[in-house]
Amino acid sequence: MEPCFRYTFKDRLSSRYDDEALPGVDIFVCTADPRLEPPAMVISTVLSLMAYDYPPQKLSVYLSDDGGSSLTFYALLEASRFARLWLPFCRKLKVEPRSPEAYFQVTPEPVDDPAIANEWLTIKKSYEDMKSRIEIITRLGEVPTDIHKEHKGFDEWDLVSSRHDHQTIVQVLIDGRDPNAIDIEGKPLPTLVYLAREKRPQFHHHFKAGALNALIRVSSKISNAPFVLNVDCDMYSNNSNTIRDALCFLLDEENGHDIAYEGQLQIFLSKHCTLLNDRKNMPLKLQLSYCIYMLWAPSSIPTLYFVLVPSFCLLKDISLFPKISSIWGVPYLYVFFVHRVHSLVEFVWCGGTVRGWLNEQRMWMFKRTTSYFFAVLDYILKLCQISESTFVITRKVADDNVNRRYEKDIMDFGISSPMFTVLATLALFNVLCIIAVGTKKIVIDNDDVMKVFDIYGFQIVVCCLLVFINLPVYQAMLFRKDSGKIPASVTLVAFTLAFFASALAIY
Ligand SMILES: O=c1ccn([C@@H]2O[C@H](COP(=O)(O)OP(=O)(O)O[C@H]3O[C@H](CO)[C@@H](O)[C@H](O)[C@H]3O)[C@@H](O)[C@H]2O)c(=O)[nH]1
Ligand SMILES: [Mn+2]
Repeated sequence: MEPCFRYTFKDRLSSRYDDEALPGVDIFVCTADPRLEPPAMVISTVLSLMAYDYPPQKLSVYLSDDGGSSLTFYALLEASRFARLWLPFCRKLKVEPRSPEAYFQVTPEPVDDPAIANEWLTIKKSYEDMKSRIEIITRLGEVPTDIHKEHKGFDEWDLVSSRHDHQTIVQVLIDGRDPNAIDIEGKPLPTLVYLAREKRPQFHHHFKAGALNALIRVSSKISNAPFVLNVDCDMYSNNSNTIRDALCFLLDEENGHDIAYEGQLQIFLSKHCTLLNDRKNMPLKLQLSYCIYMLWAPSSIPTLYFVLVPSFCLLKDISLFPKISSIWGVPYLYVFFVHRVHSLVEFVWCGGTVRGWLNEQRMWMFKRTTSYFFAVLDYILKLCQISESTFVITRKVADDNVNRRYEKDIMDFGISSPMFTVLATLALFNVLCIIAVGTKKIVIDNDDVMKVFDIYGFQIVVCCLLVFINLPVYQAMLFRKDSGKIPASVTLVAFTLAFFASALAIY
């Protein structure tokens, strides 16, 4: 692979387009549940987007709330007020990143200039006060009446029967066209809109895709910008220049029209497969590049094969690969070795570490044997109309211990999940296999070590590699005491399953 590096010239963008000539940008933020996605976190994301280095009169931020929660609306109302302080502060101190939560977590108090230090502390305090007000009210679970009176928007919730059954709620909290919508320095503020789209139990809401459709419709009536940026509520902007960077590509007169969007795609196992459909609209090369996403989930099957079958056959005395001493072993060795070395070199070349690469290999395997495998099962169940796919929103709050472990590259398990049961069972099965084979062949049958290795060498290597890859899993099952370890109940089930599987193979 030949990586291709592109650089932007933002100064040229500014000299070609003055503030008035720059195109509008509508930013869509999606949130869906005030318990799993705390409103205080959501508005830090919103504030980081409002603070993009881009003319505010050209910027509109829309928050879609699928939780239809007055708590989230309240938090956004607080954010609309705090933005009046935060935006000038970001400009003045060239703040990065512009999510107040992230910024105050990583930046120490400036000490050089007492006036700046003072301002810094005032803003920090005002942020923390706002955050704690939001957290208190979120914990309370409802907006107190005195706050209710502060904005007519809260009246909308008098008509809401549940989050699955309510009218559309659109509230423009900051109207960019309003001359009074200014920050404390008198500069205009970006438009800020709250949206809880209409939901009725008899109509499917189509999760985030449904939310995006509603956002497109609502924004087209308010700002109707030619460019749209979508972020999840936990994905704050970590670079205030991103919009200008992206526009350097999208406004490029030669290639700009060929770029539709940038970012991450999800097309798992979809019936909208680019190879089967859309064949006419897409060049073959592009279809093939998208295909990799569709192969993610099915790739779990061959991976599971490699994780299970060589070890099983080893227990059953079935040799799968050529003998080590045979010339036919060379292609196997070559493919495996060159492929991995290539990946390692590329990883290190792009600035990674060997340890980082190893972890990446681990995650590569863990994802394939668990989440991708479950995706395949889910798809099959859906095909057979046994179950409907659902979407479980991921929890965005992590406690300090989890964060600390993350910083140290320690894997976190902690909960009982069927994924961890699969992971632990496979890991234990491989280690039991090594022990059983060693005991049986060397100790009981008293076979010649060299001969055993010659016949089963490749299988033994695969098995040992799997044990090596699984080291963090054994550690999490047996040696860890922290809250990120694999729960004892999971270990017990996994051990029973692995034990029966290997016993089955032996007898
Ligand atoms: O009914 C819903 C469900 C989810 N969301 C939002 O969708 C986003 C993604 O949900 P999350 O639970 O965080 O899923 P992830 O697996 O972390 O998200 C990845 O996968 C999603 C779907 O495959 C993509 O949409 C995301 O961009 C991508 O980060 C979040 O902002 C949610 O608030 C909604 O707006 N409405
Ligand atoms: Mn997410």
